[in-house]
Amino acid sequence: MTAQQWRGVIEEYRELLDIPEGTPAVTLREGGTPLVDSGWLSGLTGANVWLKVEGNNPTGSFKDRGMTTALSVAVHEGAKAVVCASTGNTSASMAAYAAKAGVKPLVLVPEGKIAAGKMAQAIMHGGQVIMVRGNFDDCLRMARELSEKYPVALVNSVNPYRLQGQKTASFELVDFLGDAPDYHFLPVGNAGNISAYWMGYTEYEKLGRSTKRPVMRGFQAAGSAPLVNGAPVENPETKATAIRIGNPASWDLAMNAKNESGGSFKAIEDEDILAAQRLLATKDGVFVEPASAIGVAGLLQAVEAGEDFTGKTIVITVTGHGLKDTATALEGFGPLVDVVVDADVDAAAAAAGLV
Ligand SMILES: Cc1ncc(COP(=O)(O)O)c(C=O)c1O
Ligand SMILES: N[C@@H](CCOP(=O)(O)O)C(=O)O
Repeated sequence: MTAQQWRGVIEEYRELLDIPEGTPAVTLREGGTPLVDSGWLSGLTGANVWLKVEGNNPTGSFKDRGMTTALSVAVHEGAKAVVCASTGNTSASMAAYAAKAGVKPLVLVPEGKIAAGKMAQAIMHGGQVIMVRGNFDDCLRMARELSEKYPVALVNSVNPYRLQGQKTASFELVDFLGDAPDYHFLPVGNAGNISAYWMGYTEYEKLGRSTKRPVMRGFQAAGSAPLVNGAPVENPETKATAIRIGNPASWDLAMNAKNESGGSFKAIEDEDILAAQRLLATKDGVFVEPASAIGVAGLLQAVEAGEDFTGKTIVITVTGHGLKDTATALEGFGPLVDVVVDADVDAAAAAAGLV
């Protein structure tokens, strides 16, 4: 199938989506993202390890799957403006789909905590960006209240149509693999995505399109790990700004996914997240933003702890593109990207260690 033939998640899966009948799709042809085999992780674990590369979506993250459904329904129901709280990706996605639909995007973000690439996306797509002296959880509270008091539709993942779109990632990977994987590893922030995956797996199993559901393993940054701690975190901190969230909106749904699947939530230190980000980039050729590498860090941690995955199938969702946050990616490099030589081939060869 060529990219042109992929119609976006609404038209590809419409009969499986709980959205009002006949809703016209506001689409940028999201979804249909690659499942890339990871040779080194498969070698290391003895499992078949696949990366679901969600950075290949139109705005560079998985949010587009849910934004097509949320925006389509909002516009169908007459919305002229949409609002979200965001750590970056939701705002980038919402602004793009709002531009496509011709409605006004209003974005609330924690001041100084959004990666530059994501901010550029929101601004370029015409988003009205409001910086809040507070964290994501404060922004979400404000976005909820705005949508209650003013004529603006809330499109964070508390909007049920977001999860409808996002569950299609499960459908795609089961369609590709022929069955559900044994394990699914992914980052958890506001907890909509793990909830959506679980919904998708559950529905596909009921329809007889898979024989099982995976064990769901969710990962949070150590400084922002409410689901691991079992209590909200008042001042969440992490370099993985996408998941700098202290009080996930889909707490109960995510807990249910963990419990029903026999899964877990684990915390990962920032340095291990950033190390996994580099490994993905150098060994798989897949450049993801920091938060997106946490599932790989989680798998490495499990292997180190002696877990045996031999013969299993593991899917790791890598949620967003690395180009969104180049500043964090390059932080640790220093002089490596600083080699300057005269316009002389031998000088370049010497600098490259070829002689
Ligand atoms: C790149 C990235 N990965 C993971 C997540 C976590 O997803 P969720 O909020 O659905 O748990 C987010 C947003 O929170 C994100 O932007
Ligand atoms: N990481 C998210 C946080 C908001 O999540 P949502 O899925 O509830 O919109 C972001 O990119 O803003």
